[in-house]
Amino acid sequence: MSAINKLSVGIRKFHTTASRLRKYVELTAVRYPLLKRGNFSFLSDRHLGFFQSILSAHQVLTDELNDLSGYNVDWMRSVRGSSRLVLRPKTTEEVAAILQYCNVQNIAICPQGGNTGLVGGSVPVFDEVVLSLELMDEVISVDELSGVTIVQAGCVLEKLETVLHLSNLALPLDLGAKGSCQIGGNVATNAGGIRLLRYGNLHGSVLGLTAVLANGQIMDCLNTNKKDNTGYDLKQLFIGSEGTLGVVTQVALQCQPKPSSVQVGFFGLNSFENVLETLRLSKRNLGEILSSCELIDQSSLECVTKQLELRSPINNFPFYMLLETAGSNAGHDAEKLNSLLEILINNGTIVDGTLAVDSAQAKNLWGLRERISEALACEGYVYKYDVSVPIRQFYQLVDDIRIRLGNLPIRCCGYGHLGDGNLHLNITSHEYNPILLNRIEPFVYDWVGQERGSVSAEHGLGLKKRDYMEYSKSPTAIHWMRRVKKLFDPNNILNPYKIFPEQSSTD
Ligand SMILES: O=C(O)CC[C@@H](O)C(=O)O
Ligand SMILES: [Zn+2]
Repeated sequence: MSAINKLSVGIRKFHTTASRLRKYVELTAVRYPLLKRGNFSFLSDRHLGFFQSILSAHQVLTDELNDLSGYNVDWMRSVRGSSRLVLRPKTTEEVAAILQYCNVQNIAICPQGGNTGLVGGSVPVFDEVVLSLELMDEVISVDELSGVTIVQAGCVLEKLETVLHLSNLALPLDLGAKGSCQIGGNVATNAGGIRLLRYGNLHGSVLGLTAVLANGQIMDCLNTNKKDNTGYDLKQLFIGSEGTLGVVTQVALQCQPKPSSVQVGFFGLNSFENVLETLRLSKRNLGEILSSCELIDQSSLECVTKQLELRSPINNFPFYMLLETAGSNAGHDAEKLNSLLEILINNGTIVDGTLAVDSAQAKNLWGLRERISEALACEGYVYKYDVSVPIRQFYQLVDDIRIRLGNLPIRCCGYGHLGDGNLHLNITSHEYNPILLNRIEPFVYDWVGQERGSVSAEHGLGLKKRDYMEYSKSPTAIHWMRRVKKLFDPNNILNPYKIFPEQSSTD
């Protein structure tokens, strides 16, 4: 093993690099010319007067230049709406009063958390009123004994993590955007992240939630029991609904004991067969202390080191893997990892690598993985695919698309949550190029559909992926999803233009 190089740059929060991102932003309605504004009311002085009567001045933002721009543009700076009003309620009751009014007055709403989404789900498309949860950021209760934590939806994930650590608890999810994303947005998008392999997804970790329905009714599903089989589990509908069925205002989470021993290793491998073998043996030998198993290909590592000036301790491998263990007995965990590495190194599966000796090094190694997305956004236009595929075929799609794109001057990166079968395929070109797009799509979606994968593993459908739902859902499933939407939001005021493809006359 080579010794770890001293990595100089720490992890920055997602939003701090926004100024380095390309300046390409135009109104969503211009980018998507076929989109039609729904038949919603326009904002009038009367409407504004109502909102000002129920909220205080700092909760109602209308200054386009100084206040609204950040709420109108997504993190990727590729989707921009033209909302003229941002409402920032502080309580579930205020959310209820807003929705009740909007439903009666036919005003469209775009619920927004930390606005770190990657599919244009959290920004308005036209002039929807933005309902920001950012002032609802309180941690309501933490119970170390049961691990149950109740939190308001606008609480930033990193803040929640810090509070939990004081009680020796840990969140069941973690993601690169944790410095900005909010737990309500995580729940609304069923965010996956880097520890899903260990703790499963939010459908399992969310014990309960409060949601405000489109008509202003407050639906109290704030269950805190681990077991509750009293009929339909309605909260599940809101997890991953992307703000289209209701606005989540409070969440009860099952948290986990904070692991006292964490090990992070970064390894270089010469073939994808060796990557699969490393995953197989890691699962078998590490068992439940395996908390992350991430893949980074050469192109991704080149991008993150170049664009963000990070240093990698090892270079020039076609594949890199980041393995993490999280347990409660440092000696035992180290023994397990070392004996695994001995096998993998002795039989040539892993060629080189490094183990972090402290948390600063672990953080730097994680930066090489977690900041790829940020680095890609510095390169130009990003064609972004977040797919679930059978693990054996994880890298096949990247190979196939490279062959299909031939010698074009592009970067094609494959990385992601290998342990979960979640590939992030990203292709960048200097400028947006529709001819290139036609070479990539629908090829990627057809490929994933044929493998019975998912065209959105963890980022959701939002606006950008809504036309591809049919590659992963049957017509019958889509029909019933539309029925559910109609039932909860008959006037379609909640995040219109998201998730569902535009309805055709035959639907
Ligand atoms: O930008 C992407 O493609 C992935 C973002 C995120 O899900 C990650 O795993 O880093
Ligand atoms: Zn991811």
